[in-house]
Amino acid sequence: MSSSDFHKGVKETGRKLDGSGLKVLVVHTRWNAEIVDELVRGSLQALEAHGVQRQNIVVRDVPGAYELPGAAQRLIRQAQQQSTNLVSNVVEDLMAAAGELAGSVRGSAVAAAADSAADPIKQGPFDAAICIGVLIKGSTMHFEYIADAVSHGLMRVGLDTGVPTVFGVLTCLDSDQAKLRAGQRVGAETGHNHGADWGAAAVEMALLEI
Ligand SMILES: Nc1c(NC[C@H](O)[C@H](O)[C@H](O)CO)[nH]c(=O)[nH]c1=O
Ligand SMILES: CC(=O)[C@@H](O)COP(=O)(O)O
Repeated sequence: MSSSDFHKGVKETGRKLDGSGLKVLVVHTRWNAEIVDELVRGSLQALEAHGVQRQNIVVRDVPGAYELPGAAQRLIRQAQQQSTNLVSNVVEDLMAAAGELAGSVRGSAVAAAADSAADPIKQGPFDAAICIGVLIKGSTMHFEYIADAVSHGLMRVGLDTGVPTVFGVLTCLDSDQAKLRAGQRVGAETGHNHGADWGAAAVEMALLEI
């Protein structure tokens, strides 16, 4: 593989990816923030280029890559629980509204029930999550242990929650490798922002169906 090859993005799927109805979580680290922020920008641009509405993208930050799996699981579960609560609240509101309607009183209870049901995307569960960080090898084995734990941890989050969880963690031997993969220039070379691939992958996996 030539030195420029690995900077190319993922081949387009060819399928139309309409992300307009999706709710996406982006969790990123504050470690190596200069590079991570570029990766986040690339992911957000890709999500919006595939139709995801900005108000349906939730962005949270954590200290480092080791915190990504726990944070993603916690936030995904919170959204799932919030969604469950919303459904039960709407059912209760509709029952009350039906009662009021039966007493020939229209309006507030029905409208309130309709309103709370009309905003499911903001209240609903996440359709995909992107977890973004940059690990750069130091002089100890710390890098290897974190990289192994985070990659397995994020795989588990996706499988356990059923929410496609994109592995957006660069595991680099030096900062130049990370900068190139965040689309930055190093010397005469300009890299490819892998965040763009992660945003597209999140939409594709959220829409995957039989
Ligand atoms: N060295 C890097 C770290 N280390 C910090 C850990 O991720 C974690 O925050 C700490 O061990 C407390 O639990 N994190 C990165 O994201 N990138 C690094 O290069
Ligand atoms: C990925 C890391 O934790 C690493 O940057 C820490 O550096 P060191 O191994 O020199 O402590």
